[in-house]
Amino acid sequence: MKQIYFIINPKARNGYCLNVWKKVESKLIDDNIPYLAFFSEYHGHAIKLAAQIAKSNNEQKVIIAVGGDGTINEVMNGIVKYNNITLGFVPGGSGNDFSRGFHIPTNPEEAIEVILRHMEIDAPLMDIGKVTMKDDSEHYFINNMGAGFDALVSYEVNRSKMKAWLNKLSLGRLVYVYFLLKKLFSYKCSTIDLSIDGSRHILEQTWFVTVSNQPFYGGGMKIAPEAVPDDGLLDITIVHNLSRLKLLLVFISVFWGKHVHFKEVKSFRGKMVTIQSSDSLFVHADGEDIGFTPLNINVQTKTLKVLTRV
Ligand SMILES: Nc1ncnc2c1ncn2[C@@H]1O[C@H](COP(=O)(O)OP(=O)(O)OP(=O)(O)O)[C@@H](O)[C@H]1O
Repeated sequence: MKQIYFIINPKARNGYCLNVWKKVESKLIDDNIPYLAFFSEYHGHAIKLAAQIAKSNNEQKVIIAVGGDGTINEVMNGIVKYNNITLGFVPGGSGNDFSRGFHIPTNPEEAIEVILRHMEIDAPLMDIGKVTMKDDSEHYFINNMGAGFDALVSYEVNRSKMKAWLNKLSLGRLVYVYFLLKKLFSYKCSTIDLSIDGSRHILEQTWFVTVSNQPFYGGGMKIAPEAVPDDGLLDITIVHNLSRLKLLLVFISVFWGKHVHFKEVKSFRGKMVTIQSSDSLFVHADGEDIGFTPLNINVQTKTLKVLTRV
């Protein structure tokens, strides 16, 4: 049996993740399953923990992230250079788009059961996206990345104190709506110069560009309804040339994936994307702030072993 490691974010969903971990832990104890558990102590710590586990020896291991999309993003960034790791996820965060996109149950006991059941069979290889910034630093994403208005909203949310108390009331997602409305009336749209597999698209008055590996985004919005995480392609969505009020209409329709029918929403597919913009835009990867445009994105086809039901 492969050695199982858990990396738990005790702060995910304002500490609720620890309750999730307790449920997982008691299942492991009941079933006599040996494991090692590590807790992330600060932002970025899970990257280091995951890399240390991966490089300690060449044996095949399973690392299971327990937290939200930020936690899985960190663990994935820690293991991406090693080929002896299979990645698993128990949802314990407020967003959990990874579990939606990779068909992992939201219930932690069910999630761990699926993971344990799939552990001894060869996990399927999934695509991931690699973002290369202007200073050549690299960041990987498994769900999506975005530049523009959505990344600004995510930047504000990540720094807000309001998120903690809304999470306590299980209303964590409202904080996104709050900052969306707050920034909506002051945001200045930009001209985007986008290159997708060598084809150039100049898009004026752009609100945001997202590049997706799987359909879900921002805690359940179906931003890229057709995205498939192992097809070797990234799905690109651009929202541009529309009024602030119509943006709200598009925002509501995203929950059902119906935004793609608006003429102001453009969809593309590709393997290599370059984003340049008239203004420097905020950028996120899986909801984590990573810097500003310009940047390049490449799909890394079937790169990561993931315990999933996809
Ligand atoms: N011990 C810690 N103290 C503070 N922050 C931490 C700690 N461990 C991890 N983090 C950070 O917590 C952030 C949020 O993690 P994660 O996304 O998993 O949880 P979340 O509550 O679901 O948040 P989100 O709503 O962004 O999905 C990440 O940026 C991560 O780096």
